[in-house]
Amino acid sequence: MTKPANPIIAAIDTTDLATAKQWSAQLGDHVGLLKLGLAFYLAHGQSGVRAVTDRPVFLDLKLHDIPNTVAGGVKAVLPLSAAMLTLHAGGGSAMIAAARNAAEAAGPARPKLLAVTVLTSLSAEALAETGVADSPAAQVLRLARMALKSGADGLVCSPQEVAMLRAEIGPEPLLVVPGIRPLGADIGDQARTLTPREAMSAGADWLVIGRPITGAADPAGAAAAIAADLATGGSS
Ligand SMILES: O=C(O)c1cc(=O)[nH]c(=O)n1[C@@H]1O[C@H](COP(=O)(O)O)[C@@H](O)[C@H]1O
Repeated sequence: MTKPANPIIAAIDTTDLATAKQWSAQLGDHVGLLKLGLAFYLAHGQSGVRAVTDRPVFLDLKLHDIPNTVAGGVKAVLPLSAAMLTLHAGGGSAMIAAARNAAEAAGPARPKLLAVTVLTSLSAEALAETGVADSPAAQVLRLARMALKSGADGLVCSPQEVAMLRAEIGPEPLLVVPGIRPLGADIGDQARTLTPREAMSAGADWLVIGRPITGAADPAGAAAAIAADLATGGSS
């Protein structure tokens, strides 16, 4: 896949429809894609997505259930013609294969299926609490290989695993990367972070950025500054 001209995905994390519409209008020209996530979707559903933008969105629902249920979920959102749709790699190979099979019904314009590996909010210690004693990087690689073999088009991982993944899985699979923090930005609930430039240099295709943009006094200015920095090879 060719690299996007603007690799920033703005995470529209709000349940307020007016705020989502406002961010969409402000950010549309400064980012490559808008992401609508679980909170917004639970509050406003498909009509809400359509009200926010008429462009294809990244629908971040992180589906995770038995294969039949996930396939039903994928089918249910196909009318939105989303560009990307997430599901948890931890749901296993049969679940991912069922999702891919369901998505195929939309033809070549189907949403790209992105398998979320290890959430960027999990530290090594938090991952160990879930019963995984391996490092986040080892677990990300294990899930990545399984997900790609099962029909995922790409992966969601932290910026700290991007270089390792690129070396292991090659240039083709999409790497969509949250946990992005410009220098000096609040880390918040994220655990495995890097700067926009570090993530792109490591081999990310897309950067998912929420609060550093939407929490800024001037969201459009914040997005434009990150995009300009990436385009000119700055240091943040
Ligand atoms: O699938 C995602 O987009 C995702 C996966 C992950 O491991 N970590 C993660 O933060 N995200 C999403 O990326 C966005 C990050 O937002 P900020 O932390 O505000 O930049 C949120 O919408 C999260 O739901």
